[in-house]
Amino acid sequence: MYIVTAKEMYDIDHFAMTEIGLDGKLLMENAGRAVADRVTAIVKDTDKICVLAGSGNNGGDGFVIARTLLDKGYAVQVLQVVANDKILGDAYYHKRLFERCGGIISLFDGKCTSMITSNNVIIDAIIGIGSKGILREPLASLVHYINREAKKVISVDIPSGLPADEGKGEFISIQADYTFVIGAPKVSAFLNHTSPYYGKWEPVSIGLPSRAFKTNTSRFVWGIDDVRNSLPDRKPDDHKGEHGKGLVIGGSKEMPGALAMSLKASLRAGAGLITGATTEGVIRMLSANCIEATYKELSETNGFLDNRTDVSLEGYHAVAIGMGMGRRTCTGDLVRSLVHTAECPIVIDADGLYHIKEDLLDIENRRYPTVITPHPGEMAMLLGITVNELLLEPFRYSREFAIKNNSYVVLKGMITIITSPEGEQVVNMSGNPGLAKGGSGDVLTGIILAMIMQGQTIFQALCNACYIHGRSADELISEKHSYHDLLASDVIDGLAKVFRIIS
Ligand SMILES: NC(=O)C1=CN([C@@H]2O[C@H](COP(=O)(O)OP(=O)(O)OC[C@H]3O[C@@H](n4cnc5c(N)ncnc54)[C@H](OP(=O)(O)O)[C@@H]3O)[C@@H](O)[C@H]2O)[C@@H](O)CC1
Ligand SMILES: Nc1ncnc2c1ncn2[C@@H]1O[C@H](COP(=O)(O)OP(=O)(O)O)[C@@H](O)[C@H]1O
Ligand SMILES: [K+]
Repeated sequence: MYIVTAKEMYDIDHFAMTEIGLDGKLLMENAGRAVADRVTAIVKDTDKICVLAGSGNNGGDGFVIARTLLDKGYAVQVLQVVANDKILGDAYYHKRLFERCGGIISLFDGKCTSMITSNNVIIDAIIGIGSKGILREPLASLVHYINREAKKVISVDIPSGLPADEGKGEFISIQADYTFVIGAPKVSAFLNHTSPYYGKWEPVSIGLPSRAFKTNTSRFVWGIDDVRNSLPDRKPDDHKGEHGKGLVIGGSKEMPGALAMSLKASLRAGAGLITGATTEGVIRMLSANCIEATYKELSETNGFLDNRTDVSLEGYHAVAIGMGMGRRTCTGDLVRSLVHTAECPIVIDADGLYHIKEDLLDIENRRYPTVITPHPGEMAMLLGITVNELLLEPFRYSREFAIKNNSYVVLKGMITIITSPEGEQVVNMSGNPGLAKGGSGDVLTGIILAMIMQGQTIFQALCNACYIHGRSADELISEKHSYHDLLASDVIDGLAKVFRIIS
């Protein structure tokens, strides 16, 4: 499933019409019919439906929806929210078809009308991706009224007034219960501050060719089919060396468990051999608990790793660093020296990110892949901006950082955005609020480390790891756990089921 900006969607429409020859009226017919089909699945036969139609093509979709529902026998009427002379082109054509089929159109008189309250379903086709700036009057008041009074609101393509793109914090928008997005979801469906306005959303297909999407966008949602297509099988004659020897560096006297989570998760996710490199005290605590891992003792100052041991990375296929190591200066020296010398992929997480903040040039200059896995607080710290600024434009900030610093960025959150150094972006939607707990990120880092060593591309490895991590939490919630009680260690146990589902 592709994710588009408003401009990309217009380019895709344009491509479909000019390069392929699809007619705009036909696309509008397809859009309206596809939405009407979905609407019939969520309304009752006895529901009274009011379609609000605006001036652009979104309003045009509204006329097709109204005609299709009328033909199916629903009690439906249209409230046209703009003057007659504003309905032009393809939208006018479909308005005429609706009228000729016996459809009734009322004109919005600027007052908040009883049609909003006397119908139990409102279909919002006021404005789509053509929305510019903040909604003007009288539509702004109408939208406030709908949000207050309407019983069930179904938006067409996007809740009216909501920006399609990132970077816009001020708007007046319909609060939808459902949104049927046309062709592909828009970027705002994936942002913390705009996604709630969509209610439940799903895409409807209107016959736009996949070539049109491939040519015009490089952003998409990673799904189970993508995992199945890219995750290498384990062969009958495999030996452990073929699944990678990974090193996990982290832990301190204050946070020993973080390392344990990463080690266990990495082993459960298929790593061949995993070594935990940490302080003597942490090894003592973990070794009986995580017996499949091997351990390497590093030097320490008062229970925190320092840079006095000469850590050899020879023979390791990938390294993960940072979890539970704390923010002491002596530990930072260790991180920076390993980032500088590691001749293999390195995954930097948690406090490791804090230590590299001032040395991003070292990351940029690395000849081997670098992966950073920040949550929004860590990403904002690396960028020197606030979390609010970041979350307003997470796609842009991730992309700029990844390209500038020649690194893979896994920006974690309710949805996770994975960006390659070339700027390709994928969204992972698996996972749930049960993961909003200490340790979830350490588990993800362990899975990432394992995936990187399994023979996929680094980008595929990151996408697969995020999907599998979130899916484990989703499976656990659907079975025996709740958002409240789910623990990071449960997510490790849940991997067994996810791998069975995938294979
Ligand atoms: N082939 C295709 O293209 C297909 C497109 N499809 C559909 O078309 C939709 C995009 O259509 P679109 O480009 O016509 O824009 P749309 O969202 O209807 O709004 C434009 C109108 O809004 C108005 N307006 C804007 N800002 C405003 C404000 N702040 N406050 C008040 N009014 C404001 C603006 O008025 P103006 O400012 O010009 O006076 C203009 O008249 C898309 O979301 C999808 O549903 C599908 O049918 C599939 C095929
Ligand atoms: N509400 C949520 N929905 C989906 N995934 C979530 C949610 N909250 C957190 N996660 C996931 O849980 C993990 C948390 O990582 P992080 O914040 O680094 O945790 P920690 O540092 O405590 O280990 C990330 O993979 C994130 O995407
Ligand atoms: K709309």
